[in-house]
Amino acid sequence: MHHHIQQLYNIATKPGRRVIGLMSGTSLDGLDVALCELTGAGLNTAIKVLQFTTVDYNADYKQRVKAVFSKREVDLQAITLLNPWIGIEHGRIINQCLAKWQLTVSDVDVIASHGQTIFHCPKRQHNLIDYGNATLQIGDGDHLAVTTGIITLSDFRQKHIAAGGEGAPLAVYGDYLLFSSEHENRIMLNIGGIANFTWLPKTRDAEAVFSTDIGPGNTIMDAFIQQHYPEQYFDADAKLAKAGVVSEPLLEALKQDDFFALGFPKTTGPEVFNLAYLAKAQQQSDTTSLNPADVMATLNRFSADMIISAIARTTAQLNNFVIYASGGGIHNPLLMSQIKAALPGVDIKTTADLGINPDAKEAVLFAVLANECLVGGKQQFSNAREGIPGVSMGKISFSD
Ligand SMILES: Nc1ncnc2c1ncn2[C@@H]1O[C@H](COP(=O)(O)OP(=O)(O)OP(=O)(O)O)[C@@H](O)[C@H]1O
Ligand SMILES: CC(=O)N[C@H]1[C@@H]2OC[C@@H](O2)[C@@H](O)[C@@H]1O[C@H](C)C(=O)O
Repeated sequence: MHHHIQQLYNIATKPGRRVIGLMSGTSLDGLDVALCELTGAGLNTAIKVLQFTTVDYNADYKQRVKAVFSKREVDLQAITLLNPWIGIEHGRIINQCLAKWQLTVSDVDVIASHGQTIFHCPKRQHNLIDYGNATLQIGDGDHLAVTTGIITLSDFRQKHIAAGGEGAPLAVYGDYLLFSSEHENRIMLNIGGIANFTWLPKTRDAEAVFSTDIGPGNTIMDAFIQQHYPEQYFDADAKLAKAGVVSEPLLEALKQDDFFALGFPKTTGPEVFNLAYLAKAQQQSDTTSLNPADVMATLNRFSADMIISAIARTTAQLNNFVIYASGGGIHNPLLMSQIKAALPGVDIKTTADLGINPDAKEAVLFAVLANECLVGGKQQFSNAREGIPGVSMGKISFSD
C-alpha cells in the first residue's frame, strides 16, 4: 500500500483530526488560516478552533490576482503561472503560521484549501446551451502539499457542480453540522464580498435546510472606494457612507437585476456585481454626477436592503428566529445598524456566540468539509430543492 494511503487511513480512523482550513474570498484581503481539532463526523461533528489568523496579502499579491480576477478576458499565461504560484504562496503562509504557533508539520493531519476563486459562472449567467454551471478556483493543492509536506484537500467546488449544484454556497454543508439546533430557528448570515445565508429551522429537517447567495456584500463598496481613494481598500467603519445621503433613484436602479427575483438557492459573484453594474444603474437613474459619499451611502443601503429582504422572504411565516452573523461586513457599523433597524425584535448575534470567531467561520467550513471527505459521508439535503446535492467534496494531494 502507498504510505500516504496508509497515512490517510490512519488519519480517518483516529478519534480526532487536526485540520488547517484555508479561505481566500472575493474581497482578496488576505488568507484566513484556521487550525481546527475535529472529532466525529456528520451531525456528531465537534470542533475546536485551536488557532486562527488572517495573513494580509501585500500589494504585489493583490495586484497579481486582480489582473485576472472576475475578468472575461485575461492573459492565459498569467492564470497558468498564478495557479502554482498561489498554491506555493499559501503553503509558505502555512509554514510561517506553524512556526509562529510553535507547531510542526506533524501536528497537522491535513490542509483543507479553498483556493482563490477567479471566475464564477452559473449557467444562467453565461446562457450557453452547451455548457453547464462552472466556477474556477486556482492555487493548486499539489503545490500546497509539496510546499508544506502536509496532505492537502482542495478544489471542493467541482464535485458540487458535477452533482448538479452551482459550486456554491457550500456553507450549508458545514453550518448544518455545526450550528443547527432543535431549540431555535437560525439564519447563519455571512457578509463577505458576496453576502449569503444558511437557513437552519429548528426541526433540523435536512429537507428544509438550504444556503444561498444574496448579492453584494462588500464587493461593490470595496471596488468603489478603491477606484476613488486608491490608498483605501474598504470603507473602514463606513466613514464615507456615513458622510453621504442615500439616493433613492440610484437605489431603485441597483435593485432592478433579475437575480434578486430568482428563488433560493442561487449564486453570484463580482462578475455580476461590480463597478460596471454600478455605472449602468447610475446611467439608468440619471445619477452619474452624485458625489462619492452619496454613492457609498447608497451602496451600503443596497447591500443592507437585499440582505433584509432575503431574510424576510425566508422567515415570513415565523415570529421567532435568531441571526448569527459572520464575515468582514459585520465590522461595518452602518450596514449592521440598518439590518438591525429593519428587523426589530430579531436577535442578531455573531457566530462568536456559538464558539466560532466570525472572521474564521468560512475557513472553519473547509476544515469541516475535509473532515467529511475523510470520515463522514455524503449529506442528504432536499430532493425538492435543486442545487444542494448529497456529496462529499475535495481532491486529495500527497506531498511526495
Ligand atoms: N472595519 C470595517 N469597516 C467596514 N468594512 C469592513 C471592516 N472590516 C472589514 N470590512 C469589510 O469586510 C471585507 C472582508 O470580508 P471577508 O474577509 O469576510 O470577505 P471574503 O471572505 O473575502 O468574501 P466572500 O465571503 O464573499 O468570499 C473587507 O473587504 C471590507 O469590505
Ligand atoms: C464561487 C465562490 O467562491 N463563492 C463564494 C463567494 O463568497 C461568498 C459567496 O460567494 C459564497 O457563495 C462562496 O463562498 C462560501 C464560502 C460558500 O461557498 O459558502
